[in-house]
Amino acid sequence: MAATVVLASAFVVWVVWLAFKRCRSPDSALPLPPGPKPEFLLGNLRQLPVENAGEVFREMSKEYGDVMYMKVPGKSPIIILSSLIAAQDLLEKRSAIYSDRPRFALFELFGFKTATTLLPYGKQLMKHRQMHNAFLSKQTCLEHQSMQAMEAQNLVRNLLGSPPEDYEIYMNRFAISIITQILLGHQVHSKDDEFVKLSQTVMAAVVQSGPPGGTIIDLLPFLQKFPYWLPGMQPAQIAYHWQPVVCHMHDILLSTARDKQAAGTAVPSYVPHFLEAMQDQAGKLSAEDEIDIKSSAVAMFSAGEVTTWGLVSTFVLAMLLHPACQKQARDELDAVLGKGSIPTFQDRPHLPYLECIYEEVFRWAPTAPLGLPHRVTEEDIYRGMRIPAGSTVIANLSAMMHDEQFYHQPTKFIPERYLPAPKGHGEPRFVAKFGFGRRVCTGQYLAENSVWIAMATLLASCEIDFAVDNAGNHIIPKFAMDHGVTSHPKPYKCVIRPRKE
Ligand code: HEM
Repeated sequence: MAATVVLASAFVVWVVWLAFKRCRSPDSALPLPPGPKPEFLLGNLRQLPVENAGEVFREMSKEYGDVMYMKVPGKSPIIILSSLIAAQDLLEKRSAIYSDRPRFALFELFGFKTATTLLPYGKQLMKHRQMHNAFLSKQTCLEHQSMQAMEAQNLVRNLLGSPPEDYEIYMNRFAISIITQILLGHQVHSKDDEFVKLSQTVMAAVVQSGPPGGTIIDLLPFLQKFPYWLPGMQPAQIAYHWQPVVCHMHDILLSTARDKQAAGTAVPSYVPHFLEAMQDQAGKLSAEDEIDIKSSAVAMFSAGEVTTWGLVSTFVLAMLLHPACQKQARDELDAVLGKGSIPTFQDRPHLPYLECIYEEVFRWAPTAPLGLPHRVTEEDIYRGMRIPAGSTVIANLSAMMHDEQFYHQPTKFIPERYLPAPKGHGEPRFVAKFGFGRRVCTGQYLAENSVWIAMATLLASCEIDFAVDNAGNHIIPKFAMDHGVTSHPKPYKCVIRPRKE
């Protein structure tokens, strides 16, 4: 009898508690954000774009609005933000709950589980970000400027001394050499450099494995436990095959630093610094610290290289397709610096038109069109809509950068748009090129300086011109981007030659 009373009371308490909880969160009755109608069993699976997702989502947002909802059965909801204001409201003003990352099952299989970019929000992420900040803060980046300027001059020398088919190699090398100097004090001198080769191999494998976060393994992570030879498991096969190379990429950063330390040739740089700073009195490094040094360094390497390379290549394409802009920027450089001078970072505030080109290259063809997805850890309400806990939140930077409300003819390359009237349209610089809130890019100051000095040095020293076909006609490339982990111009032909006197 007593037991029945206890059970009945417990039941009543439970019912009351549930009712109380419902009363406390009446918002669960609120509508979800609008989105395309889900299909039976598949949800929105077939509406998720596999190519050029930024533009496809932008088109969809015209119908469903700047906060859009999609759902694939068995997966967390996806919220796509297409306006700067919505992204700032959520990812910045409410960053306490919007700073986690969703799982990237395939990248984990590759061996990137502890890379800064993919870490969940928490202590380990904070540690990585602090480590990055010690070498990449705005202030510390001033110390890297002379190295970046030297790399920009090397870039020009390499481009002028090589056939057009090698241009991309040297733009890539420019980006890698800057990162390896910060990580290890290692300057890239040849095409056969181990870091260049590693980076190219790993990138090719990642691209080959399918759309980032959108492969069958990401959609159905339990498939990781299935044999990889089964039909449809190709992404897992690729990741598994390249796992040792990714592992080597982590190890080589540490072993190179240790070798240099042993030989007394280590120069002040990221990996040697943390190897020393984190070891105990007996010279030992904890397993945890070792993982953090390796994986924060690999994150810098992989996040910093393709993005910077992509932007330099986009700049060259933009100058090729817009010779009048190229000329105007060069005239400005000549007027401010005098012809034949090499620009320095001190010249930057005096080159407003070049600044417009810099802004427009980022906006015109975003290198990270969807940024990196965030994850919201608690249920939230925004503009009367319910954002479920655990949703993946995608900031569609491409849609924001091409928002017709702020940018007229948004897909056109028009650097003047930022100049005040009457010369321009007084359009705003896009402030979220590097993402949002507590997950904002840790390499933004380094990247800004790399891209700017590459642009300024190239314009001051070279002319970027159309290649010609056998009949002597200009080959005019179409503007088109490849969309992989990041976006990169599709291969295009051009000729880079020294400036005419
Ligand atoms: C022009 C080049 C670059 C662009 C456009 C770019 C853009 C971005 C964007 C949009 C994000 C996502 C931010 C978010 O989640 O809201 C990001 C994250 C990140 N970037 Fe960059 N980035 C560039 C260069 C670099 C460089 C040079 C480094 C390092 C040397 C770097 C390291 C990182 C890291 C580690 C993250 C992840 C931060 C985290 O998850 O907390 N990036 N970047």
